[in-house]
Amino acid sequence: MAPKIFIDGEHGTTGLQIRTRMAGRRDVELLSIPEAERRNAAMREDLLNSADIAILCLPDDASKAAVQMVSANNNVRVIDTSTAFRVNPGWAYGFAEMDKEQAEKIRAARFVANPGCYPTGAIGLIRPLRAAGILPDGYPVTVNAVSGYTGGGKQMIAQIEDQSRDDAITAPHFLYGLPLTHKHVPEMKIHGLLDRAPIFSPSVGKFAQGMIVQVPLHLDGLSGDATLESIHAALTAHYAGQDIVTVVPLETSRTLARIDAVELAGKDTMKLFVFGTPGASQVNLVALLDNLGKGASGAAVQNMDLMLAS
Ligand SMILES: NC(=O)C1=CN([C@@H]2O[C@H](COP(=O)(O)OP(=O)(O)OC[C@H]3O[C@@H](n4cnc5c(N)ncnc54)[C@H](OP(=O)(O)O)[C@@H]3O)[C@@H](O)[C@H]2O)C=CC1
Ligand SMILES: CC(=O)N[C@@H](CCC(=O)OP(=O)(O)O)C(=O)O
Repeated sequence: MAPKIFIDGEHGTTGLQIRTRMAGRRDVELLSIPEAERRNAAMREDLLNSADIAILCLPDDASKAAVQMVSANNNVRVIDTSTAFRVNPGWAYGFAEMDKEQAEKIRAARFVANPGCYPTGAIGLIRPLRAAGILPDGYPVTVNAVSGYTGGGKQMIAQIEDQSRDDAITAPHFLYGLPLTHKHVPEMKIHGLLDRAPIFSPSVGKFAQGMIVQVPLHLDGLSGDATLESIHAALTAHYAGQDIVTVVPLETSRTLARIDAVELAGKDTMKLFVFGTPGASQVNLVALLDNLGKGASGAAVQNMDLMLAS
């Protein structure tokens, strides 16, 4: 019998994209709730408890309530796409490429926390350098990023796409998270293996899907005699053997005049770059992804497939 999957929040931005990715799959049975009943708690509880894997695409509080609904039912495994459980040690962090053992941890887990979109880029760049001893304790890491506006869910999509609304957003590109307390900071710190919280400055551009995450570094603040080439080599070695997270060769990055935030829109992969001038004292690490691809829905389907392989 095909495993049953229920996407709680299937009519929202992340849920819809998971559903699209699952369309046509015969190896799973999709349980579905009518859109008009999406907030019907009794119906959701019933569907959640009928699933082999429940994928939660809900706000944090609703995710926590959904997990309560299945907590006594060991037959149900959960992938949560919200921020609610990402730094909870009882949950496997759903970034399969971040360590060699992580895919196996996800495969065996009952509870998997899907990473945040910005943290996927930031952790993807930072963690290998911490693991290799290149980024020392105390280094003041900064993370600057731009996301497509679908990252703000149905609410922000409406504010940008319907300019007749009273609360329409007219800016073509805006900074937010100005108090520097964005909800993704703890996740970046813990899974980035950092001892000091990064300064995180997110922004949104007037494009639907896509994301650039930048981590600029001063080489004289790194351990040993780190160079642009040695940082690139460490990232390349870390991501060898799979094709979801790739490190762009230095010869290729050198030929690029600009990075397009929407280049990977619609794709579930992530590209990492190391920019700078050989022999100079600074580098800029860049991650390119789709906020709804490897940053959310694509990663959720990848995690589901790992869990189904157990
Ligand atoms: N968008 C993105 O790029 C990313 C999103 N995420 C995370 O995914 C989760 C979903 O976000 P997103 O899809 O963007 O949000 P949306 O607002 O687009 O969708 C959320 C869905 O959940 C429903 N919902 C809200 N509250 C409840 C409730 N109490 N019970 C049942 N259903 C409810 C909403 O219904 P209604 O229409 O009635 O409000 C809506 O259908 C969030 O936790 C978000 O942080 C993670 C990474 C990236
Ligand atoms: C553009 C935008 O608003 N992005 C969201 C992050 C995307 C999201 O909601 O995902 P997480 O579950 O990973 O938090 C934000 O900054 O809150």
